Amino acid sequence: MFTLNRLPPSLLHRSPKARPLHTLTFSPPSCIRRTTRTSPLRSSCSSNFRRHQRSAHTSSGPTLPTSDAQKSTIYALSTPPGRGGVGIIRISGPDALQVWRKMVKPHTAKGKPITNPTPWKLHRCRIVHPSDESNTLDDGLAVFFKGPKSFTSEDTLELHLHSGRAVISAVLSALSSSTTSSTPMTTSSSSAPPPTPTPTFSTLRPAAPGEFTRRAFLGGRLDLTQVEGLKDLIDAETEGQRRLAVRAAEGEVRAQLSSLRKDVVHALAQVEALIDFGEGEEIEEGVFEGAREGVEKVLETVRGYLDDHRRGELLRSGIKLAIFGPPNAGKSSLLNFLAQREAAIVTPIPGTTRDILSLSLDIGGLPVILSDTAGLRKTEDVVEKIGIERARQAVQNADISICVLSLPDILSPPSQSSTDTEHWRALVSPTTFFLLNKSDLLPPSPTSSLDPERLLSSLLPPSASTSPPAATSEVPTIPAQEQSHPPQNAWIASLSSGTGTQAFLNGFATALNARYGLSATADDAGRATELNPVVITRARHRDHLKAAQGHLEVFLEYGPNDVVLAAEELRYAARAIGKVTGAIDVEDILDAVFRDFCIGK
Ligand SMILES: Nc1nc2c(ncn2[C@@H]2O[C@H](COP(=O)(O)OP(=O)(O)OP(=O)(O)O)[C@@H](O)[C@H]2O)c(=O)[nH]1
Ligand SMILES: [Mg+2]
Repeated sequence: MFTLNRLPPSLLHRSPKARPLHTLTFSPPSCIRRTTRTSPLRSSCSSNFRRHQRSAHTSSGPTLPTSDAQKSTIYALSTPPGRGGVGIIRISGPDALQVWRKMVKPHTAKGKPITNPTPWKLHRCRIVHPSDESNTLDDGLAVFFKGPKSFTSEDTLELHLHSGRAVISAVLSALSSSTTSSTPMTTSSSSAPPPTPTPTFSTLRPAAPGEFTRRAFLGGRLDLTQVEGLKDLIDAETEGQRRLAVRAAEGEVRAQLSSLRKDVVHALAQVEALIDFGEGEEIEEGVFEGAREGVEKVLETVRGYLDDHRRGELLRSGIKLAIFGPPNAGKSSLLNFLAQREAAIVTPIPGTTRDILSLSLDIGGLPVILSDTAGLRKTEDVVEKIGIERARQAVQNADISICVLSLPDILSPPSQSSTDTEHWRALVSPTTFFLLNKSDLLPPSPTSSLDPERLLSSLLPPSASTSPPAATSEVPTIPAQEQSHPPQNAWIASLSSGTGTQAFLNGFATALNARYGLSATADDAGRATELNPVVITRARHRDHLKAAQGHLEVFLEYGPNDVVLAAEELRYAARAIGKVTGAIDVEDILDAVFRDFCIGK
């Protein structure tokens, strides 16, 4: 029988920082029937299994060691500096209560000092200097959060002050001066050395960026996905970003990944039981098959998360949208319309735009990085040639594009058309939308009789049809439930007169949300259904989940005779998923995660 000790050294290697996977939480598989008879040999072989059993009752979430930093008390201004109604200074750590006792005094002079504040209750108070109670620094509010029921899981004090530069600065200086010494300086004629001053708050120091949140993570209040969600929530500029961040901060991603990891660990327990006991005598048959089935389900879920059209990442970083088309069609006019200002130069001269002009916009609640490009045509002008090459690259690198065409040009016979179609046609992809512009230049017949899709089908090759895009690994596809009503992706409008522009804007925002948004859609019965849940919002999530996918796939290649190797793949898979949430020791990535936080958060 194999035991883990017989693994090849390469498979036994683990990062020295990684917590051994034996401490993973799992429920013993129900298929295992323990007998009362246990031979001495079995007893030694089953140590792995017993370790799992023990840890099932003790391990819950990250149990990282207490660092020196956690023994100190940190303070910082948690609101933006400058003039404002309220500024909040946060103090977290063992000295928080001491700070309260020294600096928070009842509002009235007659009021009794509150040595033991009622936790989680706002107290109206004077904020005084810790070494001179008569020196009132501000008149405000204070609240004491008793650990572990606080954000950081430590005793935390919040001082709600008037947010004026002088007030904030006075309170911060008072805290800072009390960390070194509160003993007034005296002159002494004796030769004896002066007594070493005792600081009022011995553990107090200014907080580093993101340190309050780091303590919340170390205290088990948040996992890494919630920490990242919190940061994204603070940074959110559009509705889509806010909704994505709230989900992560609330722990939705944590729950999804924890459940996934639990399933992997359950399968691992089954396989390890086989290593310890072997199928047949003490363990029911079909255990390995049971583990396989569990892993297949997990793998399907992981693939679903990975096949998300990069929605989460694009929502965070911005969807790259390139405007392209022939010269003089109205591309820069479209950029100005979307930006609602004269950002780009517009003239009747074909070839006005030479370089890429980019700006960030909120379209339908989604963050979009919009780029105007040079008109595509054959040219001998050196500068224009460079601009056209840049335009091509911008379109190819974009997540989505809008091709602007002049409607009168499309309708005129090829011999009279000023548009050279081959240049822009080469850049049309399944993620291209069309705006047929200058409808005001058509004779006064109802433009509603014109079908933009039909007009385009005569211009575009069949492979670049405007019907819903085919699935490819790179190009986002529209989920099946949306394909029952193909979204519109071509509109007729006049950017000069404004006719049709609102319909274009509404339709385009809807199409954009269908591809990248988090909005609920209705199924055939009219019930609200969510699109695939967005779990991945960062490259690091994708990397770890891809690694997990790889290990799960390798596991499925093994049979019941390779249980040791199979178990090792499951361990790696569980570790990879755990790295996303921080459920294992990931000290090396913590710095990267918390580095971008502001001080006071
Ligand atoms: N009649 C009419 N003219 C328009 C419309 N939209 C834009 N124009 C005009 O068309 C000309 C070209 O517009 P631009 O927005 O500069 O076109 P472009 O595609 O950026 O052109 P290049 O930068 O040269 O590639 C300008 O004179 C615009 O005022 C429209 O809907 N109707
Ligand atoms: Mg232009």
